[in-house]
Amino acid sequence: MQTAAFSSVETRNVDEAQFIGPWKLGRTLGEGNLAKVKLGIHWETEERVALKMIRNAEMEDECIWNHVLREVMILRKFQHPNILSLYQVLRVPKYTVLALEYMDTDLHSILAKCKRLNESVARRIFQQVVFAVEYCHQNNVSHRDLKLENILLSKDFTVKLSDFSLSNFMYDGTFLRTSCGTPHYAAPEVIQGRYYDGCDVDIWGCGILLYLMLTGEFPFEDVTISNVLSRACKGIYTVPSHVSTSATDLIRRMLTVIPTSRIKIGEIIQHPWFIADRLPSYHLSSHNSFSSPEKQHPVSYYPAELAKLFGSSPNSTFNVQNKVSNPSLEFSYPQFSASTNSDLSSSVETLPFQGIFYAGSIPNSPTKSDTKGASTAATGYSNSSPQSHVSILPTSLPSEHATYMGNTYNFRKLQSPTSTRIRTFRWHFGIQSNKPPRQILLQFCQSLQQLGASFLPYSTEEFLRESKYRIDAKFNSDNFVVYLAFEVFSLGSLANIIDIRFSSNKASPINNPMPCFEVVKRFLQKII
Ligand SMILES: Nc1ncnc2c1ncn2[C@@H]1O[C@H](COP(=O)(O)OP(=O)(O)OP(=O)(O)O)[C@@H](O)[C@H]1O
Repeated sequence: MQTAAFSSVETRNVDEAQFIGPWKLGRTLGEGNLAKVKLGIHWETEERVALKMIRNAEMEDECIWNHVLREVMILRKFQHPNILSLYQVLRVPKYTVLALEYMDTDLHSILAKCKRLNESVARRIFQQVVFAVEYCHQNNVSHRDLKLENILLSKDFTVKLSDFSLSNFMYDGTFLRTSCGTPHYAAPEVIQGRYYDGCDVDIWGCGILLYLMLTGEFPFEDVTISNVLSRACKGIYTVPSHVSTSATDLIRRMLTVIPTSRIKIGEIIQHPWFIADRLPSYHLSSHNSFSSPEKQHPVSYYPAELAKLFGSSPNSTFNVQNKVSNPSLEFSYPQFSASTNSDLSSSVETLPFQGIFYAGSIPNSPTKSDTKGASTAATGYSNSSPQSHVSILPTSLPSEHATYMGNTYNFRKLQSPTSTRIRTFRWHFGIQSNKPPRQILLQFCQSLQQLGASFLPYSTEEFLRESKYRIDAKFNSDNFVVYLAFEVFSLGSLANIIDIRFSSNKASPINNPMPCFEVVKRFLQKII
């Protein structure tokens, strides 16, 4: 009977079918722009999952394909008590299906029921959101779509961050430019189409979330979307008087218009409002150590007030121990397989993601502060783990780089780690300065001159691209010629990014980077 039921998936609309792989389809849990999410119950163990179903027809669209790919790629690598787990990816004729950890509700539904939360409950939720976001940033991923609907909760009040379809990889010194997310949550720098740091944008999102939890309203609300966006860019909002001074201070720091002045994640975690109640014990005991193959679980929270919303008593069955009593799902990815019942799974294809992923694991690399702003990039070709913190981007050209960091880059174009293609050598390094661009350029020119550089004629429009200022310098020695390009990108009134690139010349392509590194090293020693 089960075989027959599953076979029907191949010929009938999946909505009418009973099974996808080992999962019996249940009620609809939610619907987003991209996917319909249904409850899945394991035919044998009765374990519950959320089946996020995306139409294969939509996956034909390269942009959607990339969104799904990114989400899968990130979720399968991440292990954190406050980030949703992905167990399995299945493909049936009409749908690509992500079997995700099942959650009981989301923050949007909770606020719809009780309008706003008291500060202690809001803090418990907020702490977990911030730890999830911190973990993402430590792994060079920005979520970019923090919103109530993406904060899922279980009955024990464990928070899980979900929906990484708009998330993106970040590398120190590099900036994103794709405008994405939801208007009411959008940070000023995203609205203004500036280059932005994904971490700063997520912190703005955290600010909107905290404001929503404490007031039940968006901070930047107006009759039209353009007014909403304009208010956000100007930072025009008020905090109701019932919100405590300490919470108001934290909100104000997160909703600071100038990204470089916005509070950093480490500072949020130390803010008096944030630490007023106990922190989750996993954070205190094993901070940053979620990379082990076995997942760690947070201590359950039982805020009585919120448990009422679920219609359950705080001490009922919803504790972590019960949840993991059948570890087959909790701990088994990627070993967990659809073939629990060979008949059921016979017509389900498990996607060959290894072959088409952007290669390499998400490294546990040092944080921004560890690298003092030095540009770090990851290669799409690396196959070793841990990866080097400094490696080579597929391209260093800003517009192509922006595309690569945005949502239009075709991951499928990246070659597998075994590729033997000879790649042109390119290198890209970024430093940040808050001095005015002209002063930066003057200092650079003086230092370069002292190092024996000659300057090339000012670049044409073709090369100038998006930067405001550029210097092209040439270093000649008996053994080598090095061309360096310095471009200054303004990030607003307070910060400038200076990109340093090797600019090869067709007549003398760079095939040995060492002289270039040597010149840059001498230059940095002079200016820092
Ligand atoms: N693991 C889960 N457990 C329970 N419900 C879930 C789960 N994942 C998603 N949902 C529900 O389904 C809804 C849509 O899911 P999700 O946000 O992942 O879809 P999406 O199409 O990617 O959304 P978006 O419109 O933001 O792109 C969520 O708001 C939530 O209510």
